[in-house]
Amino acid sequence: MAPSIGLSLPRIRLGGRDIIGSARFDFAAGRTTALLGPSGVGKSTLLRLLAGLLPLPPGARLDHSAHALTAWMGQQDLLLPWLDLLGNVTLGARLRGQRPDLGRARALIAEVGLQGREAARPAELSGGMRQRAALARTLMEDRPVVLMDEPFSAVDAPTRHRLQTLAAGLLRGRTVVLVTHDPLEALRLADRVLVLRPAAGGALPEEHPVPGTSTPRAAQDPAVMAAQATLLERLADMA
Ligand SMILES: Nc1ncnc2c1ncn2[C@@H]1O[C@H](COP(=O)(O)OP(=O)(O)OP(=O)(O)O)[C@@H](O)[C@H]1O
Repeated sequence: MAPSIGLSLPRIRLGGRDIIGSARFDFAAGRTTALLGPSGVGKSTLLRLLAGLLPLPPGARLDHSAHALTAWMGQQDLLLPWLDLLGNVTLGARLRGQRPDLGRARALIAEVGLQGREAARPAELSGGMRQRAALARTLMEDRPVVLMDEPFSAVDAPTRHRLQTLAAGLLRGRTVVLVTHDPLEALRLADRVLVLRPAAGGALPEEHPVPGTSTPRAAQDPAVMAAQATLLERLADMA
């Protein structure tokens, strides 16, 4: 069962600037939340705090002690250059001293469209292929909490669309926080859209409605297109 996550933050200051304001963030169990906001507003900082990759400042409280339940997918693919694709996708199990499930690894590699490239090293793959490999590795971990920082930013538009559809299916039932610059990506995948809005004293969360409950939503759905236009306008106002 996927856990919920709650984070109470005091004002976060970095480099002498107020980045995130004093706020409470709740991420419901088994739901996908997209986190948007202008560049530099503090989205990755918030995600790193949730992941335990940044130490919590005094006065902060994270109601989610289970970092062992968390899979992380960042902007960089973090593939190990000396391992082939299959070795990279099964790295987590190997590091834990477990026998990797090669059947599942091969199936995930096929699902992300990299069948036949199992023996390729990262240097032999394109940026988009490496990002797909990183998605397969993240899903291989089969964790109930998945934190993703612009996971599809490096791939071309058709591949991104396909990976979003794939990810929506494979991430269903997990507690997912997805940082993205792309309002359409947020609206296709997320049960909830949260915008970090710049403010004096640090950015604050702003809820945005999503059309309907079932994901992935169709990009051509008029309700999705209208919500995308609204979100784009809101983000442009903040930039
Ligand atoms: N360790 C640090 N020391 C000082 N400043 C930092 C540190 N980490 C982040 N910052 C600053 O905090 C702000 C928020 O950074 P963050 O990466 O969280 O933004 P973001 O919303 O994810 O941006 P982007 O969309 O461009 O990736 C930026 O102004 C950044 O320069």
